Amino acid sequence: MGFSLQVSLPPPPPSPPPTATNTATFTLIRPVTNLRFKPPLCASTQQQLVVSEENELKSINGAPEENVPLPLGLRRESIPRHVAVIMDGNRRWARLRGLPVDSGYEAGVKSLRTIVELCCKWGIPVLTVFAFSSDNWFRPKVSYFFPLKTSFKLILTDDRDNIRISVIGDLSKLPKSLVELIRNVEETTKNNTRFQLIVAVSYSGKYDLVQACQRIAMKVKDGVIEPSDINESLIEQQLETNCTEFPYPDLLIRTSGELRISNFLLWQLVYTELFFAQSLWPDFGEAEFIEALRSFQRRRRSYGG
Ligand SMILES: CC(C)=CCC/C(C)=C/CC/C(C)=C/COP(=O)(O)OP(=O)(O)O
Repeated sequence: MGFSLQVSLPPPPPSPPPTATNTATFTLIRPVTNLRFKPPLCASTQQQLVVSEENELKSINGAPEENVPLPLGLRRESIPRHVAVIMDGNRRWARLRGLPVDSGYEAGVKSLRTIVELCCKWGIPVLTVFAFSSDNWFRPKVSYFFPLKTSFKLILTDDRDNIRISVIGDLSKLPKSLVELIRNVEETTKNNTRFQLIVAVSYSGKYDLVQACQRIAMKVKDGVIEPSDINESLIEQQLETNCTEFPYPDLLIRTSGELRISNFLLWQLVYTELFFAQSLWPDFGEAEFIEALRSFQRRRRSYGG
């Protein structure tokens, strides 16, 4: 399948040669990173860890660009590992300018590219974006599929960027050509480790829980498990966010002043910090992202405790 590669990120820095310290750090931190239910690191929990978040991130991705200083006021040790975004306000942005709706989506994709580049630069390993809610199927399809397909083509990265793209959602409802494009993107980027972009398409939190229940019911029906085996861990494993090592976002950003979750990652947002920005998504850039991260780093997270 032919498509143009539009994003050009700076190449990742070469991995430093292993040192005694690095080796020791790796050995120490693996148990922490392998625990899927370990709460994400934050200001309130980092003191409990044996090693710093900075070292942990290095071992996971080899990614944070150590030579790139973080913006003033941001601390590397509590940079979120997973940020989720509801990119709201694209159509309003276009209407305000008297432009066609597609211009709003095009501008929205540019914002997404900016945020992807910043995540790579600042060492945020996972970003999940809500690109199309399954609740939006009633919207006119003609005005939606064009931007969705174009968006994928625009966001495709040069393989040297080492970015993995995963798609979650009910693809059975999408046109065949879009599904082929998505599968191709996932396949060609699946071994990339620097950063993971998860795109939620035809997705909703309720859909994800229903499909997880169906999978579990099949296991019971096939005699693989007993109903009493069903627990939180098993459910988490069946959710579509199982495609990432960090299924629970640390921070959710929603733009355009709307104060709702709108059926996004319902299970996964259980202890996520929420940030609501006034900007419409196409206006959400570096300054706004820094503000969201600063707000996140000021929070004291309790995880229900
Ligand atoms: C890689 C990929 C597929 C990227 C998608 C990029 C992108 C900007 C998607 C828009 C997602 C969306 C439905 C936003 C809601 O705003 P809205 O459009 O409903 O606008 P409104 O809130 O002003 O009505």
